[in-house]
Amino acid sequence: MVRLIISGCNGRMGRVVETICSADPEFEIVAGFDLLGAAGDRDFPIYSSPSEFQGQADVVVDFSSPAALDALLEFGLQRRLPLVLATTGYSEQQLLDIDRAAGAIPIFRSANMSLGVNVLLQLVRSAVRALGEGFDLEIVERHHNKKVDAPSGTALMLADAAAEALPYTPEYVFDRQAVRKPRGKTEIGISSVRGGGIVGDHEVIFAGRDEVIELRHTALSRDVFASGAIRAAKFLAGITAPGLYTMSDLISL
Ligand SMILES: NC(=O)C1=CN([C@@H]2O[C@H](COP(=O)(O)OP(=O)(O)OC[C@H]3O[C@@H](n4cnc5c(N)ncnc54)[C@H](O)[C@@H]3O)[C@@H](O)[C@H]2O)C=CC1
Ligand SMILES: O=C(O)C1=N[C@H](C(=O)O)C[C@H](O)C1
Repeated sequence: MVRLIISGCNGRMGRVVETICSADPEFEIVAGFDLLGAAGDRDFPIYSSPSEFQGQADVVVDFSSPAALDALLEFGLQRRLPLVLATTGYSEQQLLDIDRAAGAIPIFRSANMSLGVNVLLQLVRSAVRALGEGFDLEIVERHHNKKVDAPSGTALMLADAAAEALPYTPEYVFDRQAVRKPRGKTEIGISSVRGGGIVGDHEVIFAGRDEVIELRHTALSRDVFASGAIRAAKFLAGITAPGLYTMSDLISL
């Protein structure tokens, strides 16, 4: 039995994690953390701050906000508790804080917990290696109108995967409106679309002079993200070694 805490439990993702885990006999949800505190009729206690939780747990799954990170890391470090961090929009300093904490406790972090996007990352690396430098790389991400961070964490992860495979360090360009000049050869353009209920859509475009290749992942429901995070929670609950774990520790590509 894995005793789980859901951080961000009142949000869109927190509620999907709750639904899936409630039906899984391997999980017991022992608490939720959420800035909003208790909301509606839930089967577990909800705390607005991790420090209020006095019970026992095996792992925390976090889909909340970068603003929750400090308290969450402090909680994990004090309790020696593994953390699955699925939140996006962290600052550079926060990413360093996560790296440092992973020296003491197991932390699993991925901006996208779906199997499909993690396969897409591999495809992007392969395409970059195969196509060489003659193709312009553009990433378009599309999400629902409630998403607050842009570009998406996944778009940045896809750009980083391409950068790893390129023979030069690319420049990420988020805004073409500010400058009037032709596209540079070492750019990776990243564009964000926000509208309606789009769950999550990422398109990587390789535009050559005479041909274009497009690789695309579309999430049809939030279950794909929740299921990946739950799988990560099961994995992490069985791990004692500190470290920063990612989807590549879970799936063989
Ligand atoms: N890694 C992945 O696969 C995925 C990541 N995400 C990310 O997860 C995060 C949450 O997404 P949604 O559930 O759609 O957002 P949401 O806005 O529906 O839910 C966030 C919840 O966190 C709570 N919260 C906000 N600040 C907090 C704080 N300081 N302490 C505790 N709780 C706090 C809010 O009250 C809210 O209930 C976002 O960063 C999103 O980009 C979303 C989907 C998939
Ligand atoms: O906020 C979301 O909804 C999502 N956020 C993640 C991101 O920023 O990449 C992952 C997913 O696409 C949904």
